[in-house]
Parts: sequence; structure tokens; C-alpha cells
Amino acid sequence: MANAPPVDLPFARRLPKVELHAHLTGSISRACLHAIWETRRQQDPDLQLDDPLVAIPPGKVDYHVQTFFPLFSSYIYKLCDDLPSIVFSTRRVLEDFQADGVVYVELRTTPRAIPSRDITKDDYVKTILDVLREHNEQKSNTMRAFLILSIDRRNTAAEAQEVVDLALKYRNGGVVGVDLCGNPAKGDVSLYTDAFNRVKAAGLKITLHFAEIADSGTDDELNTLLSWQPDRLGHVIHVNSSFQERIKKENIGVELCMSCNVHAKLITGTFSDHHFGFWRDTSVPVALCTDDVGVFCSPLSQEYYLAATHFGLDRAQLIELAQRPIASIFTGASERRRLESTFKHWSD
Ligand SMILES: CNc1ncnc2c1ncn2[C@@H]1O[C@H](COP(=O)(O)O)[C@@H](O)[C@H]1O
Repeated sequence: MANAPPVDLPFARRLPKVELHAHLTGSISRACLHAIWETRRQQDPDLQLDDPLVAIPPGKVDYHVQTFFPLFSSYIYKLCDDLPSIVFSTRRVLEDFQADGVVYVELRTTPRAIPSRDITKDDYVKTILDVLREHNEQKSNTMRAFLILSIDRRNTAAEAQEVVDLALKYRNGGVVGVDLCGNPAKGDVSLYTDAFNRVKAAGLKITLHFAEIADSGTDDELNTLLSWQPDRLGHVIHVNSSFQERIKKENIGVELCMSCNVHAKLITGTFSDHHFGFWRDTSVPVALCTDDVGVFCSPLSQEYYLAATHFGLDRAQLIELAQRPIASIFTGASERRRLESTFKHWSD
């Protein structure tokens, strides 16, 4: 590769990629939301929801903590509130990741009941797992997809236990772990200690949103989160050197979402200031991730391209970087072997 041309977007797209931090509802493209809105409007001409292309204007990516979370509760959840919309959007999300060269994805989603349509949290999870299974069984598909269930920081301790119940019920049906997500400005995480202890005791994997904002990066909160023995951590922004050392010592995988962090102003500065620059020089598994490609509009190929551009990586270094998440996938040996073999046989 001595004289290989510099990394460009087509190369980053062709590169096999592993996506470990993608919220299902946040990964729905505006075009897909628009298609759902068109269908819903045909069924119900009195539909009281704006066109997604108006509610979430094309090109707008500057959502921050105060505007980002309401986008889901006040809009997208209302639009995607029946099983056909959930099936349609999940299929599209899988197609979009695969078309971008992703070969392995662990999507995550918060179990959602929709009482007005008689949909339980169990129905919601089962519906998504059916779509994932249908995708994985299709031999021509080059990407395999698995599911992480999220506990939202707005959940009560009992609701968190319900998520764990579902994760355990469907652990042989495609659920590989449990996440803690939601507005980092809300909630007291110690409420979920029993729930995550149950996840760990059952042998399921744990990933946690970690120190996304200064308020959720207190020593108290981070000590509680680390006491649950997470396998991976998302964002990892407001982390002082003593927590960095613990993460390194315990070799916990880090899921880094550059575009989200820059556009949502979760970090100070821009791409070249991102803490990817710190973690890339450690030996922990590093995974570049999209977080919410439907909102921040940067597919995984672009995240790799941005890393190459802002941190001076050549093609060989990018291929190496793309393999770093394999050590921290939640599925185990057979998928790990498949991914290692994919990279071994891949040539540009
Ligand atoms: C900025 N980064 C983030 N930090 C924390 N939580 C986030 C997030 N991005 C998304 N979510 C969580 O994922 C839900 C949408 O997908 P699902 O309905 O679960 O599939 C949001 O409601 C939010 O709680």
C-alpha cells in the first residue's frame, strides 16, 4: 500500500465496517420518514403531523441536547406509531447500513408500548427481531444484524427491569445486550443498579452512555456506571485521566460518535479536537459509530473518511481501524471469525 492514493469517500464506502452504536429510531432517514408520512396521510387525510421534510429540514444537523431528545418524543414516535411503520423503517435502516458497506451491526432500541394501537413493548421488540431475522436469513445479504435493548434514563426502576425481562426472553432471538441511553441531563443512574446487575449475572452484555455531558460525568455517576462492569461505553467525553486509566486497564470498548458530538456541541471544537485522537493511541477496542445517522446525516463511511481526513490516516491505517471493533462485538466467536475472514479476504 506504499503508493496507495489517499483515502476518499468511495474507498471508505467499500471498506467493510462494523457499527456498534446506532439507535434504531434515530437511524431512520428523512426520506424514509417522509415515505411513512405519505402512507399515513393517504390512510388518514386528517393526520395532524407535519411532513418530516418540514419538521426535520433536509441538511439540518445542528441538534443539541435541548432540541434533540424532543425530536423523538414529540415527533418521530408519533409518526412511527404502528407496526407497518416500524417494520418498514427497520427494513430501510438495515438496507441503508448495508448499502454503506456495513457488514455487522448491533442496533439498539428502547422497547416502546403504543397503547392506542394495542402494541405492547413485547410486540415492539418481537416485530423488530422478526425483521432482523428475515434480513439475516437472506443469503445475499452481506451484513448481519443484532439487537441491544435500551433502558432510557427517564425509566423507573420497574420499567428498567421490564427491559431486562425482554432482553432475557429474547436472548436466543437476536438480543445481545442492554444499553443505558436517554437525555443525559435527566435522572439518577443508581436507580438501575439492580437491573444491570441482573443483566450481568445472566451473562448478557452491557453498554452504557458514559459522560456525554459534564453533568453526567460526575465521579459519582461514573463510579456507579463502572460498578456494573460494562463491556463497552458510548461517547466517553467528560472523562478525566483517572477514569481514562480505568477504562484502559479494564480494556473496555469505546463507541465514538464524531459527527454527533461535533454537531450536537457535546465536545468543544471540531473534528480534529475529537477524543478519537486520544483513544486511537490506546489499546482498547475503538469503534467509530454513527449514533443517529437519520439526524446527523453522516453514514459510517463518512465517519471513517472524517477520521482519515482529520487525523491523517492512510488506507492501511483505516483498514486497521475498521477491524478494531471486532474485539468488542457482543455476539461471540462465530461472528468474530466471520468478520476476521471478511477482512482477511477483502482487497480494494
Ligand atoms: C446524542 N446521543 C444520544 N444520547 C443518549 N440517548 C440517545 C442518543 N441518541 C439517541 N438516543 C436515544 O435513542 C432514542 C431513539 O431511538 P430508539 O427509539 O431507542 O430506537 C432516543 O429517544 C434517545 O433516548
